[in-house]
Amino acid sequence: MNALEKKFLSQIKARRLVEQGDRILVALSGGPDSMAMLSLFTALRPVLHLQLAVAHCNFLLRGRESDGDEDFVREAALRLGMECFVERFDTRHHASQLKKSLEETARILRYGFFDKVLEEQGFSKVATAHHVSDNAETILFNLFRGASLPALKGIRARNDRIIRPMLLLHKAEIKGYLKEKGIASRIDSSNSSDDYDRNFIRNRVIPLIEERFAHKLMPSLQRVSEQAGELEEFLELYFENLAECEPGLSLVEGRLEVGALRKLTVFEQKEIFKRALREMDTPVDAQALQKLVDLLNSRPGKVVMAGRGLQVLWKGRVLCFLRDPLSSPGSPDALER
Ligand SMILES: Nc1ncnc2c1ncn2[C@@H]1O[C@H](COP(=O)(O)OP(=O)(O)OP(=O)(O)O)[C@@H](O)[C@H]1O
Repeated sequence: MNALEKKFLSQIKARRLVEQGDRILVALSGGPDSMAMLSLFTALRPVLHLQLAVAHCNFLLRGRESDGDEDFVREAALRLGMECFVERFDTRHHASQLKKSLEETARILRYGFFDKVLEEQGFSKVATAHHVSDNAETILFNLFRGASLPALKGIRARNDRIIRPMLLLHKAEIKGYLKEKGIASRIDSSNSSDDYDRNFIRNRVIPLIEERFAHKLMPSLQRVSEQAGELEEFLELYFENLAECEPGLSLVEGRLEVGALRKLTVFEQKEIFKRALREMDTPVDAQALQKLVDLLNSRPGKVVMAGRGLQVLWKGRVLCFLRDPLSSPGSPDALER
């Protein structure tokens, strides 16, 4: 094994992302990062007794280039003797049905496809090749679109059956590895266009910040990301315990107890409200949370609107969360890639 393969192995072990004998689906776009990941996993295959296969989505968005990517991925899998699962999507059609951007639609289709292959083919995990810069982009993207603290954790190394084993690797290391191994990859021409917000952040914003604050941005965002992740873990545990000690703080039949809420700090009240809004399939935003905190300082009989037709009424000793029957709840946008 070469230096990067050893580093990859030790990071996987430290984060317990892969176990001996795992059946892993490698999400392969054909781009440099996922081609490097395919090679890294192949090097680990005998050490960890892994079974590997490849999954590729053809989003049919770039004409011949998309078909070229598909052929390239199929050949790469064939060369390594791996099974290759491919699906083609009419992404534009799905985007207009979902009323989402092409980028967001592709993301939804991609993870849906991975789930299907995992389920049908009995794989234990799917690995994507997100690395340090992808995480930095995601954190900045979330920040610019008005996310709150937890979204600053960026991309998680593990989310159920999705693993991101390259999350601590830098682009320069990946490039060096590809060169050393003579691994070819495809260039996605849409990555250089600044039409997509993410590309704009990658191609314009990050280089500008790095020009001024050399080598400061990535480590800082990495630290923020880790701290936000740790804070979230701590808060989950804290609020689980709090709800066990004080049942009035869990939303039961759409109700929370005013007396229990009023004993808490504003921070705690907002965290309880966030959980209640999520249970009611209502997007959490700072304005709605402030309205609910203000409601606690008003009087019984008062009502506030908490978004997407959700009314919250102070009735006697409880706050009642009531969905307006004419409005439909929506799923909040995912903040992770
Ligand atoms: N069309 C696809 N089919 C399968 N997996 C994909 C596809 N597009 C992206 N992925 C997975 O998601 C990861 C992140 O996606 P992103 O769009 O940032 O990558 P990319 O720029 O297309 O290519 P790469 O990361 O391979 O250099 C990829 O590294 C890959 O593991």
